[in-house]
Amino acid sequence: MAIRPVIRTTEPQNVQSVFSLDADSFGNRPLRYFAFSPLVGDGVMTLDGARHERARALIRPTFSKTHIENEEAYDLHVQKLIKLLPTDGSTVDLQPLFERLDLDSSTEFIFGESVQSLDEGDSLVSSHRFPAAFDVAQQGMGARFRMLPFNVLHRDEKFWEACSTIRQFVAESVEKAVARRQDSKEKAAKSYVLVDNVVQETSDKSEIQDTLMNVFLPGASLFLFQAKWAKTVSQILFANLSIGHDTIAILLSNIFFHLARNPHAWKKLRKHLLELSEITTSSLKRLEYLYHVINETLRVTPPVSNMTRIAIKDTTLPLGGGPDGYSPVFVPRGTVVASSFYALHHRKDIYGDDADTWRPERWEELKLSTLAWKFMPFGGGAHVCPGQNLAMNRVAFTVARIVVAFDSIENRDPVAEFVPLYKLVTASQNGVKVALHKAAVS
Ligand code: HEM
Repeated sequence: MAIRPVIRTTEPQNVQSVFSLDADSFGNRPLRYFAFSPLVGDGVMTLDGARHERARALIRPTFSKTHIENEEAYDLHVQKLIKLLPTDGSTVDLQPLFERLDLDSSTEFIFGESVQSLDEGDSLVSSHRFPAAFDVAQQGMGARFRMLPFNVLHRDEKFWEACSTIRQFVAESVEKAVARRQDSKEKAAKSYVLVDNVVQETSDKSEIQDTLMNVFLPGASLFLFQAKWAKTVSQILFANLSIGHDTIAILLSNIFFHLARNPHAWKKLRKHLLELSEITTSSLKRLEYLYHVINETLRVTPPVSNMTRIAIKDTTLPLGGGPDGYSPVFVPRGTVVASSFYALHHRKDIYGDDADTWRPERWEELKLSTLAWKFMPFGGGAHVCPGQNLAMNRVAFTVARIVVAFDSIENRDPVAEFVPLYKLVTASQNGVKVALHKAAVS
């Protein structure tokens, strides 16, 4: 299919049409399949329509509430991270530490085996074969994506070797899960590990491998390219792919970025947290201010700041046509429609004149139920993020643990404003350089 120029829109009505009401006219597969299939095959990331529904059904049980609240296992990773935080007031960049936390916990959640990168002290280079190969595979997928529509010319032996190393790792994790399945079905069904649940749903090993990689890939695109803002069509398209484990790291980083610049918010949050008798996922649910902080960060600095679809048949968007832009606009087959969630979240007609300001208190007035298609951190429609609850629980839990452990936070970055780094997700280009001051009592 010929790929036509991009239509960009931040109209909630258009967003709803593309992602939900007219979703059958739009797809992901023509944009993604060639670039990603060597690694992920067929799964939620690369399928549309009925086949996508089947792929979603395979992962649904794992993301259900009971499976994702295994906070004891997650807490072990958080405690490792807290041990790595300096207590002498020296400067630390939290962003790479959150990336390691996310990598460790998501590999455990998806494959049943953590790569334990937080055990490696200050070294960012993991000796584990999985992250190293994944890095090479990501570079290759990035190249194949950017080469659209000439990507069939892509040749890179290292890319294929890396894909095979990763698929070998995934195949081994599937074999181990199949062996564990000899345990009773009931026991495995309680497991919060994705692979253990998927082996209950299908015995097709290649389908299981594809399923796992399709959950891992969305967030795993760590350091692919570092342009300030995506400028080309392929950069905009590629930004589509960063939606899984790195997203949690970016959200955590962005929260601490804002807290470091708003000490009153840290103080207020800490006061509420210290009133809790214990930190658990369910006790945190009652702490409204924590969720105001998280939602405001998702609004002002959404980790997934842009999303695209390609029209797979001729269709229309409800707004954007005619002399005043209020009539429908024709969208020929092959047109890419890009929606900037960042721009949508900064619309003054929706969020007020101070829409660019990080102010958690605004959520005392705002209601999520009235913001459908206006607040899109986790997307919407059939491809809405299945990891949304998992992400919110983990982020709330991690923030709570760190804020309780430290009395105060101090910004150590001379640049006050958020400089976006477009690395598939929108992260802070300058990291999150802070000093954390140890609490006398925690
Ligand atoms: C703060 C954290 C997260 C954010 C902001 C986020 C955001 C998103 C967004 C915007 C989409 C929609 C993509 C589209 O419409 O094509 C998405 C999809 C997806 N996310 Fe998340 N995500 C997060 C965490 C996670 C986690 C923790 C996982 C899994 C462990 C995950 C797995 C996925 C998968 C598999 C999809 C593809 C779903 C499909 O196409 O059917 N996400 N995410």
